[in-house]
Amino acid sequence: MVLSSPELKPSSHSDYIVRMEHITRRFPGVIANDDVHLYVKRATFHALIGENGAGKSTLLGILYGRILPDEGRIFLYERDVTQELRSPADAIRLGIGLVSQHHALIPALTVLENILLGVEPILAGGLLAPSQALEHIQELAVQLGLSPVVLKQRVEQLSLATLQKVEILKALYRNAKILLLDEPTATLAPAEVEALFSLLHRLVETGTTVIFVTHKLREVMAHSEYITVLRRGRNAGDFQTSHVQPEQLLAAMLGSSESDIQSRLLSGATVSTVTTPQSTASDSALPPLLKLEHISVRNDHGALSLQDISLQLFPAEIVGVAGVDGSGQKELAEAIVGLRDVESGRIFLDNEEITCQTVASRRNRGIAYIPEDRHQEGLVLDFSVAENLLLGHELQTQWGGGYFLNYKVLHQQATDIANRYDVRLGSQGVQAPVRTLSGGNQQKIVIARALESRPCLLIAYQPTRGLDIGATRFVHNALQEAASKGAAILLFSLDLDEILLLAHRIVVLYNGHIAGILPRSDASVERIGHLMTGSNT
Ligand SMILES: Nc1ncnc2c1ncn2[C@@H]1O[C@H](COP(=O)(O)OP(=O)(O)OP(=O)(O)O)[C@@H](O)[C@H]1O
Repeated sequence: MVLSSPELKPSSHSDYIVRMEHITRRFPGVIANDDVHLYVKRATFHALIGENGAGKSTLLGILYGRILPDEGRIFLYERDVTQELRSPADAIRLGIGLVSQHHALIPALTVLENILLGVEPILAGGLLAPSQALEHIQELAVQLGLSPVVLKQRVEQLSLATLQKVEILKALYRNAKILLLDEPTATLAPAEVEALFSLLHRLVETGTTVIFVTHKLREVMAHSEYITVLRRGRNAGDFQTSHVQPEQLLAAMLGSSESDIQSRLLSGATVSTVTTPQSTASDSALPPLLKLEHISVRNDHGALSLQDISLQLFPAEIVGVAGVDGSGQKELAEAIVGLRDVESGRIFLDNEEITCQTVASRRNRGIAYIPEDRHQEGLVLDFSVAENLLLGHELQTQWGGGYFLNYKVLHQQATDIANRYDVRLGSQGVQAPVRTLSGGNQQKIVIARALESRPCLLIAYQPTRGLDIGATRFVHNALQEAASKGAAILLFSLDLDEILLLAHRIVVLYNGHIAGILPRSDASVERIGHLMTGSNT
């Protein structure tokens, strides 16, 4: 059921804990939110969905006081708080907590220190007196399924799944009654996703209101009660989940007619147009492109987190790497691209040893990298879109080469690439700083740069994280096309469906070891799942 205009207008405002009305927010050349509304009922699970760049993060940012609206009013519990909500500190005071995609915890501090940061209880003598606070935090930790031991650990030692819980704990400790989550499951493995949702459901049962942004319709259908769809900065529908079909949501998000979407769904196109991978060069007599011989790698804390890995990758082959987050995936990817030294073992590319080569020389030999953290490793946020597309490839002759860049050619080519990858740009075009792009569009820049360098070997770390359905399909096709032209691809993903869709072979990591290598024909979610958890059946 679409709660279209008449029904949407609440008969009694008291139904709604959050009421955002006529919200408009402009950025140079873009209207991120154009006369948008958001109505959220108390103690419900509310999904906010839409394509990359639709305006979701902006709307959450406004509700969290991080972004000020140009126009519009915000009501919490029927009270107009528009003038009070001018910063995240105001939002916290008003009972709103945010769990963002890029967690905002300080790595070198313990979990407890992070939670108390800014709200430290002070003793008369000026000393911190966390004992009472500690009791309360411990209680919350237990409710969230966090071991009390975690409180004393440093944030940098924790997995992303645990960090999510810590962020939630931090918000609850600050008395958040309205919890905003921006793509909370993007970095979680399937079992962790289920655990997070059952935790959120428990919170909703006890009166917390959850508003979450996601690109995964399956999650929306399984967990939300209400859905607001944005499309290109405007409202595109409000739905009650029990009365809507995924096809209707897709139609609202993409703006196509429902029948068109239906037929695309039926033809399987919305999942992906790629065909199930079967045999590859690994079955033939071709020499391997990448050869890892008994490599062991240390993690950031000096522990051996990857041990004795031997693996071959053949041209035109996509090999998926599955594993619970933190099983050694990051170390493996970084060792191959040269960002991390190997402790022992050797790496060969095309029969030449590259174990000690620099990142740049490996890149020049045709290794491209789509890193996990696009903010830290993938982009220079204050550089323009065009400059970011060029990063690492400054010497390519079509852009002038050498010391002097031909900006006219660069901008032309960057515009062409941005169009092909459907990067949504504002009026500044490719000269806009990358910082001003939506998260999904930033990710498209990282992918475009890697694929446009025509690599012989692509290390793709969660390449579709944060991408909408259309962009995900596009990237899947692009990876398959690159492989069909001869590139070898090592695809790290927490999404087993994605791995099963694309990979010819699947390597499962468990605790820094290879727990198994399965040809696609022998692989299933269950088999991979068993290997991921160390049960070798
Ligand atoms: N600080 C900014 N400066 C300029 N433009 C911005 C800024 N923040 C967002 N925008 C623009 O506003 C639009 C909406 O962006 P927003 O991040 O809200 O989208 P989104 O729906 O969250 O997308 P995604 O799913 O990719 O994260 C985009 O066109 C984006 O480029």
